[in-house]
Amino acid sequence: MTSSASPHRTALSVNVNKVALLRNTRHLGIPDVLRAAQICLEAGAQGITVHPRPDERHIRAHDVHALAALLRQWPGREYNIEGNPSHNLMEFIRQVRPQQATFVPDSEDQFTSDHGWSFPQDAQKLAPLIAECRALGVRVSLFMDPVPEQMAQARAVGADRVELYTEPYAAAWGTPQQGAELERYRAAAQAALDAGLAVNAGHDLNRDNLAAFVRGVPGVQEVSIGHALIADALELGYRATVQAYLACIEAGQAGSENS
Ligand SMILES: CC(=O)[C@@H](O)[C@H](O)COP(=O)(O)O
Ligand SMILES: NCC(=O)COP(=O)(O)O
Repeated sequence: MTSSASPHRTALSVNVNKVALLRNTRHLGIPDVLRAAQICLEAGAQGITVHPRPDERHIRAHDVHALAALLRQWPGREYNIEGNPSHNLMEFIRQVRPQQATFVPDSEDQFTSDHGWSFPQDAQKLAPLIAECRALGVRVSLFMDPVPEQMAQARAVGADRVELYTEPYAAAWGTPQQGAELERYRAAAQAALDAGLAVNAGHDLNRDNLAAFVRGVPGVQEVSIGHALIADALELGYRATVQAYLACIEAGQAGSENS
């Protein structure tokens, strides 16, 4: 059976890793991660994402807690903490209980995330960790490559959502492969919806490729965007940048509603 996406708005969760990366090159506390998150929320972002890597190259433990305190002042906005639950993620989840934990299969020194979980290989280790998060009231999203056959297995292991890893889509943007790549994500998202999962997406989404993604991929509940958005903010400022990304989502959503 093919289920169709229910009407929804795609939420924008701003990943502030790269604000912390710049801050960490001095001992002055600037740029301020909390201030960045606060302005992004004021500008309309529906959530904040962090990926506190074990080497603390950008987000540090104190950031995770300070952002949790900030998000508590913004009811209805979402805190999404990403990471490998076999490394440092679960301690943060137990202490902070964010709205969402995104499990990512990165190594401790991963340059950046570049692949999703694989089933059935990863099922046994993930199942109890997903169950623990859900018992804590934390939704779990699994970072996944856009492979339709994997989606039912992600659901079977207990996940609420999948986050489709969008770097291949972003890399194909503007090339002859663009349409075929978008079709891979469309099929994976539809398989996820059919399996009873909600769909998130992220990695290298930007102001050029975002609207077409939201338009072409059914049921995207949330996009988490960091690298390109913070780079844009260096030129435009956080507020104008968040508003520009929200406009891209709006444009994509309008296109999908009309099609
Ligand atoms: C999980 C994911 O998609 C990544 O994009 C990640 O959050 C980015 O990490 P870095 O900012 O360390 O590259
Ligand atoms: N989950 C993806 C994310 O948070 C941000 O990825 P990127 O925009 O920094 O590539």
